[in-house]
Amino acid sequence: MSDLNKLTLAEARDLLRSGETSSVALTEACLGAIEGAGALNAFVHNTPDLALERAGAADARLAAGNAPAMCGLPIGIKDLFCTTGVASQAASRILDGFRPEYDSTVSAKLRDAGAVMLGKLNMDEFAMGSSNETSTYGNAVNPWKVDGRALTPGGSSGGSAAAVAADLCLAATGTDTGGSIRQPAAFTGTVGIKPTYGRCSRWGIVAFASSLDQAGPMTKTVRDAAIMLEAMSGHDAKDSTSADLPVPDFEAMLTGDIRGKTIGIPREYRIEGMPEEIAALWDRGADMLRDAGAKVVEISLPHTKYALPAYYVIAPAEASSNLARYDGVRYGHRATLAAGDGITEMYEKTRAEGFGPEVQRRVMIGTYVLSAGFYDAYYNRARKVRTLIKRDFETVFAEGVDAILTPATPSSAFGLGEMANADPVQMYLNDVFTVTVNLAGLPGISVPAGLDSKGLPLGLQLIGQPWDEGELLKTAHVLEQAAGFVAKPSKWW
Ligand SMILES: NC(=O)C[C@H](N)C(=O)O
Repeated sequence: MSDLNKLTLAEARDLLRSGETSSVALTEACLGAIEGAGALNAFVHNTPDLALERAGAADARLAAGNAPAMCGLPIGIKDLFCTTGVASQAASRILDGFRPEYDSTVSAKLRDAGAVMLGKLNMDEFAMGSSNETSTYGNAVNPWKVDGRALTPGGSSGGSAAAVAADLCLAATGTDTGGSIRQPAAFTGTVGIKPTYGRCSRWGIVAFASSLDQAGPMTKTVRDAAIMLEAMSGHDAKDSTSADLPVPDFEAMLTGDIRGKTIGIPREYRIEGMPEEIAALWDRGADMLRDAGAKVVEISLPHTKYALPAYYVIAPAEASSNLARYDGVRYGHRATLAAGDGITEMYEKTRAEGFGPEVQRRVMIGTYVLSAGFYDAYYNRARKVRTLIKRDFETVFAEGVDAILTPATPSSAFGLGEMANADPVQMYLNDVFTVTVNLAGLPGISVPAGLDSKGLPLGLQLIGQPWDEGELLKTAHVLEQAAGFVAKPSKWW
């Protein structure tokens, strides 16, 4: 069978179970696709030998009839996840040469579920960015193109999104601190879910902002997101914020029946300057859910406008503290020193060379907002705003809203280079619809819902109640089926 790399996880799983294909064949198809896609710069560390070895082992398990949930399915792993013996650099020069001696809990869970890792995926440095342009490997490129213009796949999980959209792998892991799964999913016509904070263990994932970071799957369909999220989820004693809750069978919850659900449309998300096409898509999404039997109501989340500023205080504050460990001593890059240089020069030179400009900017902002004279004015105030944002959501959920529908992004994919040199706040504005979800710790999913007038994918976001990923996926599945998004980028790479 040709084009095995184009299958969804669910399709490939069924073919593996019925013996119509093998994991080795699937893996070879993906490795071939990766080899031909250098122009996308999505995979940055390839592990073909390891992949074929694991695929062979998966085939043996399938033949023996004891195959776990994702047995034999080839996937990509974001460079932020530690993977034993395989470069895990967070797309940063400072982690040059770092090969962990352990797997992150999520990558270990996926391996235990039988998934086959093809290699590591490009991203923004330390997950800081919305375009992939802060990566030390150079940016990944969106497989979608208009008028010959190279577009961003979004960020920070842009390599994951590009790889899934271009069928280089069946699915990939991402992480989302302020939108890093959902925005690239929206820009590439793929599905991305950020689970409730605490659903997936953060252990072994390079930390950016620990109170916001969450891992999640990036897939071709909502069904695949359900399959992969289940494999990634679960309590982990090594992460004190990981929730000790049962993980439901998410796929079994995709019943297609959302009759009687209440969907909220938050007034405050109708921001000034929202492109007409995005507003129209949002309205169409609401109609689709209404037609499926849901009740659609307007709601208010009054503190929404403070979310971006609060995020861009809290995330850099936590980053400045997390990134203090990269000091040139323990692992990774160390600058070459001049005669007479002492420990201070070693730190300064190493960090100046090892971190890119966006990471340095955030470390400086973070250090500033945490400093004695400014702590109350910035960091403490942002934390209070965060509580108010969380309460906004709690209030509407208590009033009977089951899920909230919003656009995923304020635009479709933009051109590479278009925003990189502009005022950094322009780039931060990409996160306007996504950061509230991280600040409140809620699950959110982006579903491909249509094309804009340029022919580029647009996503709609559904936000759910905490620990309610099953119901959220059910609603997202209905939206996906109603939107009927089947477009694929035409191959130019
Ligand atoms: N990490 C993320 O979720 C991306 C967000 N745009 C940021 O730069 O912080």
